[in-house]
Amino acid sequence: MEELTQQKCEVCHAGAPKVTDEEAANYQKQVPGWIIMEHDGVKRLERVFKFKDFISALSFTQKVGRLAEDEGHHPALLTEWGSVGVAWWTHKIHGLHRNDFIMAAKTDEIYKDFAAM
Ligand SMILES: C[C@H](O)[C@H](O)[C@H]1CNC2=NC(N)=NC(=O)C2=N1
Repeated sequence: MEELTQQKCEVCHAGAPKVTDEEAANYQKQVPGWIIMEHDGVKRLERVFKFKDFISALSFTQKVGRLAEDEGHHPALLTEWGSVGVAWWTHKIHGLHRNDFIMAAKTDEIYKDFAAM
């Protein structure tokens, strides 16, 4: 399977297919730090990233926000002192699309610059 970090999000439309359980399990091998949670029947990829302070958390938030704008695919973000909660799902299909796994993998890439801090 191609590396998720090397892929670009496709423009999502209402009829786009959700990932199957098998596809999700396969993609999750590339983003092991993420869990699939269901909220009001909508599956989401979620992960909490830890930071040494608020400024670092804010900087990470900005970078993820820029990524989202570049890809046209946006997360839910909860920025707090020392942590940022990130959730990816595709609003248009009320569930998980390959785009969400691509974005989770690219979010992990951004975190690599902070994890060493
Ligand atoms: C018009 C705009 O591109 C669309 O509404 C995009 C924006 N960002 C998005 N982000 C996410 N996570 N899901 C979407 O369905 C979505 N749609």
